[in-house]
Amino acid sequence: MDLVLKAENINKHFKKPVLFHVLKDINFSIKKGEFASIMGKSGSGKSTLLYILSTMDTDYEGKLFLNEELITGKAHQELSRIRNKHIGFVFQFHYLLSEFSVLENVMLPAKKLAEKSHIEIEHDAMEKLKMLNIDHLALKRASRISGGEKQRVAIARALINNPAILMGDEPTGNLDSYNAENVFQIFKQLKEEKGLSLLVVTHDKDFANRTDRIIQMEDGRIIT
Ligand SMILES: Nc1ncnc2c1ncn2[C@@H]1O[C@H](COP(=O)(O)OP(=O)(O)OP(=O)(O)O)[C@@H](O)[C@H]1O
Repeated sequence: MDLVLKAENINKHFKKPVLFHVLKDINFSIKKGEFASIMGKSGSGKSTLLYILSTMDTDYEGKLFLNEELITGKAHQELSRIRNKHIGFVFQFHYLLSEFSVLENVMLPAKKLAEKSHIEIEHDAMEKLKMLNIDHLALKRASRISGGEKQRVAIARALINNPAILMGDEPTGNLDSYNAENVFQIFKQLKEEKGLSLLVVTHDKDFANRTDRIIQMEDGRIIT
């Protein structure tokens, strides 16, 4: 079976202000080409889980596998490289560098990876912008484009290194319904046309109902 992501007995405790068992025996996996959403009440542990799955948080018990390789326990530098190469992440807020152009923003993660020449990276970035219908914005400053356009640039940036999985923490949370639908359609297209795996935390029922699977969280556990 082609598993892109697998979580095995993940537990997490916050130690302050008081000891708090925030994630309890989390077990699940995401297959290649699967588009899954995580839903649950505020405080149920969705973001905490996503930050562990995306390797940004390493303070947990249990095992995490990416492309069937054990990720847990890897050194910081290697983890950072694995994350940059294999995991794309889209946040509620776009976190673009406002003084940089759209094109430069999209190129940044590939420059950090340093596997390709400047020309190749520029070409790849233009391809991603074309795919998202925002290539005409390439030379604009990131601060001078609309909110919906910024989120599409953030998606292009998340895709620049051709990750195995794209994760999102409320990626449509800041958008109006038109732009939220646009982001959903982009995700669906990435799954259908590129076989990309997607895992998205969302409060939007309409969004979640149209994904392949809803992972429902309650009080730090997965209940479905
Ligand atoms: N750094 C921290 N220290 C202590 N407790 C924390 C910390 N971060 C989060 N929590 C607590 O852990 C629980 C889970 O938080 P988390 O942000 O994962 O929930 P969530 O389901 O994503 O909520 P929301 O939908 O509101 O974003 C909450 O009770 C929260 O208060």
